[in-house]
Amino acid sequence: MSLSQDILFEAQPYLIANEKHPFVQGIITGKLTPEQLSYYDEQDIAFEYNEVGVINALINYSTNTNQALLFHKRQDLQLHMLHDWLAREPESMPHNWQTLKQTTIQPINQMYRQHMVATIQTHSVLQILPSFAAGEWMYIELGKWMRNQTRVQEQPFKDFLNIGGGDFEGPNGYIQKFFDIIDHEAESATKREQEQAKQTFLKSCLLEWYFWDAAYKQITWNDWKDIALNGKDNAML
Ligand SMILES: Cc1ncc(C[n+]2csc(CCO)c2C)c(N)n1
Repeated sequence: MSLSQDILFEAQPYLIANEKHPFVQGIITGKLTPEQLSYYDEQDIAFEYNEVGVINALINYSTNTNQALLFHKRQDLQLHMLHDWLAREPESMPHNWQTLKQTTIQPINQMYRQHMVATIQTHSVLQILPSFAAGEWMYIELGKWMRNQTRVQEQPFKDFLNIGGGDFEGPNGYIQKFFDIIDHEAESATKREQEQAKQTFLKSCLLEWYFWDAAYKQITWNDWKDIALNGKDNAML
């Protein structure tokens, strides 16, 4: 079994847990509040900016030119997606490059971002790529699953997680290419390095669930502070 097959086998329960999360269910039923949606929007765009740094590292530590070109192409797509995203819904949510840089990164987002950037110091594509590829894989799989669900046809729910196809899915999509790279790099890695790469992928899958959860509950540092300093009920965390 290749490392990517092993990883995907172990990632299945995480996929199912993500499918079951009330935020993901809320996308299907259209039952998310504007506050839950805008928390997600703001935190996620900041999350994707963090990915720009991770993709830069992948370009930097590529082990051959084809890898570097692939990651470079992915980076181009990332920056164009972010550009389009910033241009969307400017009245309801005034976000631009500047306000985005000042956005407070809330607890789970911070944990997930740091989990990803912490891999950069390994200087190893095998360690960095799974941290990033997991989120993309999760969204693509959720998108595929969504296509079999009877879902609300109103915006913004209609197009939420409606990613699939295009550049990401299928034998020539980014996800497959990322798994091919992971398997290629695994060939010259030790068992321990392979295990580390797998655990990094699974940790990202787990943090995907917590990212939905944080948006569903709109968890902020203020909630953390209230609980620690004012003894508020911590059941919500
Ligand atoms: C929590 C969270 N995890 C992963 C991604 C990354 N992501 C998922 S799908 C996709 C490409 C198509 O939009 C990207 C970059 C995200 N945005 N938010």
